[in-house]
Parts: sequence; structure tokens; C-alpha cells
Amino acid sequence: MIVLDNIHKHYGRVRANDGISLTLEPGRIYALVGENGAGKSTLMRVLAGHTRPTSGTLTMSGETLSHLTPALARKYGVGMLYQDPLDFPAMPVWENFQLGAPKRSKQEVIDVIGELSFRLDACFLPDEPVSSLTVGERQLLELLRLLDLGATTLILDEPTTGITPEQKQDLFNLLTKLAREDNHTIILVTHKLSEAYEMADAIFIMRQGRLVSTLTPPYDEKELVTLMFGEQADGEADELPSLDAGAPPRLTMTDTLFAGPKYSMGPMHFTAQPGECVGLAGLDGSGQELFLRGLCGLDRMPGGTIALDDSVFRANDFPALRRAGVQFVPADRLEMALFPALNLMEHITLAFPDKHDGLREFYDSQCVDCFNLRAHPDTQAKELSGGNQQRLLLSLMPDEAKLLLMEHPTRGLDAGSARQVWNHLMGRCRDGATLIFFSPDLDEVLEHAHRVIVFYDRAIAGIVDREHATMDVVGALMAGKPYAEVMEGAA
Ligand SMILES: Nc1ncnc2c1ncn2[C@@H]1O[C@H](COP(=O)(O)OP(=O)(O)OP(=O)(O)O)[C@@H](O)[C@H]1O
Repeated sequence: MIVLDNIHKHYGRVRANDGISLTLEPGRIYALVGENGAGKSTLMRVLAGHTRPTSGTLTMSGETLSHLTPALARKYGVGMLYQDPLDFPAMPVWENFQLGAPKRSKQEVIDVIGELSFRLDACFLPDEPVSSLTVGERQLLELLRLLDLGATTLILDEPTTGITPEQKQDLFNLLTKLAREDNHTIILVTHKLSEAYEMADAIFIMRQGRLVSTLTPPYDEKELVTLMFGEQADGEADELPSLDAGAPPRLTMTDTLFAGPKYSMGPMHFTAQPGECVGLAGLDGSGQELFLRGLCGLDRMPGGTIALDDSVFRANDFPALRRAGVQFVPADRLEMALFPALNLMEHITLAFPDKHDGLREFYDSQCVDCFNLRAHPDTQAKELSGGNQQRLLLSLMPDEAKLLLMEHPTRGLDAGSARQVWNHLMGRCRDGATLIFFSPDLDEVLEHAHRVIVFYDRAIAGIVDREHATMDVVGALMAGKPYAEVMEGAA
């Protein structure tokens, strides 16, 4: 049993954790939910020994401690699975598995992988590089590695992001087995409330650094949402804008080839209308990333053309496309899109150089009112919670953008903020912008797209209109089933 008693973690004025006490029992599955910035990651980092609390104690196996180190947390059996797997893609499966473990021969490692895989219904080729695994497989490998290191308390941060519905079910079955048969403690940190209802024996709800409630089944969805968001809980999702069938296309791709660092794709033909929302679906590495990065000019276009309204581009030059109204929002926020050491106001100053007068008012209307970014303007980007980084990034998109290319627009956002962002994006589409977005969450793609382009094996596997874009159809195309066969089955 693990007991956290009155844990505080303060960052200057911010009380990320403000007196949290909770007990974790063996054999139980817990969900930890809360809006962005509620303090979930901080609490989990305290439990995994990565963050030293300002005050409070942790009792593990009967010993009371003021803080843990990662090594100590490991000794007490705490293992954390991060949203982005902490592996080395260039190294083979067996070498990744061996990381952090006591020295043993390759054959011994292979035998352990085999044993664990057999018991937990997994399958790995020890010499395969991790770079060729899907996100779901990498996550599973990391889970097996933690179990091999002796983890009995497993913290999983948004574990279903980027995996297929089938992989999710396999993961949930595995977690249930680990809790019920092996008496492990499982903590799921999630923004998907349906997953919390499905899996958890108890749901911890955090708000503004505090544990506001612990719910047990049967869950009352309304109560949970109100506890999480308070007054903000109300509100409807906007509908997809209707399209003007006669409008000239916004984007026309003709014989377009894109070439990234690892592979190329094409020739592709595609048109999208003003106001249209096009969703991209595919397992990690299937081609959707190159499609977006080629369109914005970050990857090369060795052949064909892109036309944006009446302007035809024979080269996809990033600055020229940006001037023409193309905006790209990457998933990799801190590495590609924000300056970690610059504060919020500095980002706004750089993104909107013309607004040097009244910058503070602009910040309030753009970041606070429109995207609900509640952080002091002096906060550096790297100090923001994941959800607030996303809000900042969205605040930096100029209003006049014509073609929005977005990787996972609501990455890390809580349900209320995600709805707010989608309503904002729908508003932009109603005003005539075209949105092409990718999300690893298939529900999100199906809900917000007029059409879905499905990628498989680094090519377009099919373009499906809203009427036919069901989980089964899109899931089957993502898994490589031929288009004609899938559509025939759907008819
Ligand atoms: N290293 C840090 N320096 C300063 N402030 C921090 C730091 N880490 C977290 N915070 C602040 O602590 C608060 C809680 O952040 P935390 O990341 O724990 O929230 P969260 O519930 O995990 O949010 P999200 O769902 O957005 O990931 C936020 O206000 C955040 O800005």
C-alpha cells in the first residue's frame, strides 16, 4: 500500500499540488483526472521520484519518506510509462528492453522477453529496431521492461493516445490482468473520461492543485464533469460548417510528390474547399505526418504542384506558403513550435510584431478569453503544463490564415478545453479557412471531419466522406484492408 500524505509542491506562486492525501492499494485500478494544469503530472512525478515535494510525506511498504529519488521509487516498485515512450528508436528491441536492468547476456534478455510476452500475449522480434514498431507496440515493450525491473505500481500517462481501438482493448485487458491476477496497482492519468469509467475501481479528481473528490462506481458522469470543471462544464459542441458545393477549391494538389527524411509519397491528387475540415487517419508513420509537413513546406516536394486559391506553387517553400496563408501547428510543441525559455508575452510579441501597442490587451483577448490560457504572462513556455502549451500555440495562429494544417489540435487538452478549441476551429472554417488535421484519437477525426483521408503503409489508402466514415471503415483501412473490399462491406 502507498500513502501520500498532505503533499505540497509549489513553483513560486503556483501551488501545483496543494495538500494532497490519498491511498493506493494493491490490485486496484485508479484513474486520475482533472482539467489542464490541475496538478496531475506533478503528483505523479512526486510518486515516481522525479519531483521533490515542497512538503508532505510518502509511505511505501511501511516506510515514511519526505521524498523519493527515481532509484528509490524503482526500489519500491513504482514505474511510470510516459505518453511519449522513453525509448531509443535506433536500437533493437532487446537492447531497449535491457536498459536499466542488471547486466545479462543477449540470450538471457531474449528469454525474459519471450517469457513475459508469452504470459501477457505480446509478440516481439528481439533484433527488430524499435523505430519500426508502432506507438502501441513501443508502449507495450516499455510496459514489459518496467515489469521486468520489478514495477508493481504502474503509472500510465494518457496511454491510449496514438493506438488503434484494438490495441487499446488489448492494453486494457493486460492492465486488468496485472491488477486482478498479479495484484499490481495501476494508475491511469487520462483526459478520456470514458476510459476512467471503463477501467477504474476509483477515480481521483484534481482541481487547481487539490484532490476535490474520489468517486467509486457506479459513476455519475454529470457529477464527475461538474467536479472537474465547475461552471465551465456546460456547453455544446458546434456542428461542422456546411459547405458551398459550387465554391472554387482552396487547395488543389496535382501529381504532388512529397519526400521526407525516411520515405516519399505520391503522386497525389486532392482538392479541398474553403470551410472544409479534412481529417487524416493512420497509425503512426503511415504517411499522414509527411502529408502535412509536405503541404506546409517543411518536407520537400520533388514533383507536382500545390495551388492555394489562384496561386500555384511548384516548390513548397515554407516562408512563401506561410505568407500565402498556410499555418502549421505541430504536435511536438516544445521542440518545433515554442521557445522553451521565452515567456508567454515574448511569444506573442514575436508572433504579432505589428501589435506592439496594447500587447497586454491583445494577450488577454487572444490567450485568456479565446483559449482560456490561465498563466502569468511572465511564465516561460517550458514551465507551462502540456495543455497550456497547446493553448499558447493555438493563440499564435493569425486570424487571416487560409489553410490550417494541424497535428493533433487538442493534444493534452482536457475535455472542456478540447471542445472550446474545436468550436474555435469550426468558427474559423465557417469564416472560410480550410482545416486539415491529424489526430491519433480516431473519435476526434470522425467527429470533426467532412472527409477522412486514411493512410496506410506511407500512401493514401482511401478518402472517405462523412457519411461512410465509421470507426469500422476507417479502422479497417488503417489496418491495410483494400479500399474496394472495405467499401463493399460497408455498403
Ligand atoms: N517546472 C515547473 N515550473 C513552474 N511551474 C510548473 C512546473 N511544472 C508544472 N508547473 C505548473 O504547475 C501546475 C500544474 O501542472 P501539471 O503539469 O502538474 O498539471 P496537469 O494536471 O498535469 O496538466 P495537463 O493536463 O495540462 O498536463 C501548472 O500551473 C503548471 O504551469
